[in-house]
Amino acid sequence: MAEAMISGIVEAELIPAEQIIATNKSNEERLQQLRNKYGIRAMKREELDFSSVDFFILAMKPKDIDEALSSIKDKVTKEQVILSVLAGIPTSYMEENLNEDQQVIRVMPNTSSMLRESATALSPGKHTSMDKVILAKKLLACIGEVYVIEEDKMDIFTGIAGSGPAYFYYLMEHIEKTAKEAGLDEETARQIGSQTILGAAKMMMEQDDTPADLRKKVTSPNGTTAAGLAALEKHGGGEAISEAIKGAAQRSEEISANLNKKIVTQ
Ligand SMILES: NC(=O)C1=CN([C@@H]2O[C@H](COP(=O)(O)OP(=O)(O)OC[C@H]3O[C@@H](n4cnc5c(N)ncnc54)[C@H](O)[C@@H]3O)[C@@H](O)[C@H]2O)C=CC1
Ligand SMILES: O=C(O)[C@@H]1CCC=N1
Repeated sequence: MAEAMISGIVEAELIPAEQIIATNKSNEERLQQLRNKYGIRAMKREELDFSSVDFFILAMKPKDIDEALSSIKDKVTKEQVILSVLAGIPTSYMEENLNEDQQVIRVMPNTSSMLRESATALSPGKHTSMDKVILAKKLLACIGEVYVIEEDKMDIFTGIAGSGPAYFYYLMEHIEKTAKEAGLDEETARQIGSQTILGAAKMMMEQDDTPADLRKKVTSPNGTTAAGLAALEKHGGGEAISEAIKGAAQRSEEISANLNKKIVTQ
């Protein structure tokens, strides 16, 4: 996820690449790759001059949050902002485990950040100034659209947008499989499927019609779409989509609930 964000931020040219610094736990080879590919600076955590940083973006797995927070706690000041993209980690947890009054922002991007097409949510913590929220929003706008949401909506947002790209990739895998069975080659099927998804997404974004209106316009009485939709419904298509979103949102809630019990496993 961190690389997708780096890619989008560098591409946007809002800040010079050399002002972006990446660190990881110990993988020097990975840091070298990031340096070469994006022209950013990348260094071991021990080499980082904390005082030179305005925004820290935490992008480790949720299970590594405690170690990460304790390793930065005594090095960050109140003026600096800690952004976290970790699923299920509430701002209150970061505040409790950092210094009093620390400015924190919970963020949920998705991997389309790579192409500056993320749908990203942010929720500020209780000590975060409006100036910093505006700055964070500007930074995140480099990777796509940004939505400031109430933190209690972050789990459902994660279910829709953070995890969402995977549902479309899964859909595409099935489109390809079915097309292949009917004799189309995979590459052609991928292009046709992707263009169809892109066209439908643009219609929803650029037309005033609701998705239901748009669906009805495709569906001729007793035609092919009606047959396709009937099969989708018969096989639980609509319910499957709802359950996927709810499943991801519940997992996000579960990560939060397990934090205080210290049993985060992801
Ligand atoms: N993959 C995705 O589509 C999305 C992921 N996220 C969140 O992003 C986070 C990372 O996910 P991935 O990129 O998929 O995982 P990943 O395992 O590929 O990357 C995690 C990185 O964090 C590094 N790391 C661990 N502890 C560290 C520390 N204390 N200091 C510096 N670096 C440290 C690891 O070396 C590793 O490079 C997760 O918390 C996830 O919830 C959020 C939105 C979307
Ligand atoms: O699967 C995950 O937990 C992360 C968070 C959202 C997308 N990927």
